[in-house]
Amino acid sequence: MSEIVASYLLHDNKGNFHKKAEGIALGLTVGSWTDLPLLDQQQLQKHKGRVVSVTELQDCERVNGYLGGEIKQAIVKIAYPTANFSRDLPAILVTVFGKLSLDGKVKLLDLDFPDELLAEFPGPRFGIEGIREKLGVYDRPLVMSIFKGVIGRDMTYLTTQLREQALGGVDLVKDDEILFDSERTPFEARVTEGKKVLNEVYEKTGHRTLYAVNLTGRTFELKEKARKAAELGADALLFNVFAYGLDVLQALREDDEINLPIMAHPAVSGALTPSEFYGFSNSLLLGKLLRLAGADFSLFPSPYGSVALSLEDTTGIAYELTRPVYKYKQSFPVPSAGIHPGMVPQLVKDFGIDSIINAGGGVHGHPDGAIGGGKAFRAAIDAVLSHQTLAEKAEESKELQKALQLWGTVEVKA
Ligand SMILES: CCCC(=O)/C(O)=C/OP(=O)(O)O
Ligand SMILES: [Mg+2]
Repeated sequence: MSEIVASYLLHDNKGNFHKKAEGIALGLTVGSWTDLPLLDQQQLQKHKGRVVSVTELQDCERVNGYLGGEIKQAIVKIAYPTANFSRDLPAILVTVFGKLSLDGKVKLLDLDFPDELLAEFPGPRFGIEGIREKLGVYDRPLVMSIFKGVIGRDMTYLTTQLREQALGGVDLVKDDEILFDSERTPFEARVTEGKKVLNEVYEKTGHRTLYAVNLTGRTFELKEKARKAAELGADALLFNVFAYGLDVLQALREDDEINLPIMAHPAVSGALTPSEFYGFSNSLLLGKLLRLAGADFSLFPSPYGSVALSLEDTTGIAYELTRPVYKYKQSFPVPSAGIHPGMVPQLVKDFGIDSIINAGGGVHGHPDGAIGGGKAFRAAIDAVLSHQTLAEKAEESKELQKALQLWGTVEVKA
């Protein structure tokens, strides 16, 4: 009997975790057990949830202080028969964390899928390898920049900003997640005009930049819009997954008429992950589940910028995006938010070559504008790869020098 195993962080002021775990295993499956007639028990055995393990944690004064009293914590693993649910993420999430998510201090830390269930999910269509092939760049972290201040502007403003970002040498440009379809910068125009600009830059410089256009609008219009974008020659789609749902991401990924890289933005996920006592772990939500549903890129707050996540959380996300799982391609980890060139050595140390360094303000805020900002990031990456310090490299790159003067250098922690 195949099972999906959920790992939870549970809390209880008396530490009755075995009883609590059994209650969850039954409550989220067959409901009750001991008072069932033997025949019912035999019939329902294949649907009964099972407590796999209960590991009580050391008392933690910080947690007790925070919660205002003596509280016990335990990591509890519970197995749910895959016979209980249809092979889709909504059914799985409701099974393992539907009603339970409403039941006080419970955090869903991980889900361990059996291979026969993983086979039902697509994983990334392009993955790290496919994105690198589209760019012809294999030996360094990629750099992505973000449109800024485009809301309310027109296509001339947008295409000018796109050109400058590409001339700065960034590998990708993404719409800001808050740029929605509008008369001034319509979705289809952003695709066609953007393509024109990036082809011009390629002809002029030989540098290829991909543009991830934000796919927005009502859920049941998304597929048609995405197919149209593909028809118009879009490079990639940015998608606010958690405003829609993981299953919508999967539907876009599985549509062969779309056939575009999908960049998952973490917007709204902050309503689901930050608490250490409730919600989802970041590694599960922004790592494992986004990859399984088909994201080629997963953006997440880095440990160093604005809205920062912990190093443990971010390396956990990157691990789930890239570790060998089933037949899935790897998804690109994209540390983001408040990033500037002085952070590049630390980011490369944390996330390695197969990552994308993503910046909006850290590009556009450069004294020489987006062109200078992009060049500063590329110089910083070159420095890391050639084992130079940023200060040494700044002697060769005035753009990097200006960036370091403005934002400083994040000293690499051992
Ligand atoms: C976590 C996503 C980051 C993002 O969407 C964004 O716009 C970042 O902008 P900056 O913080 O780099 O200016
Ligand atoms: Mg943004």
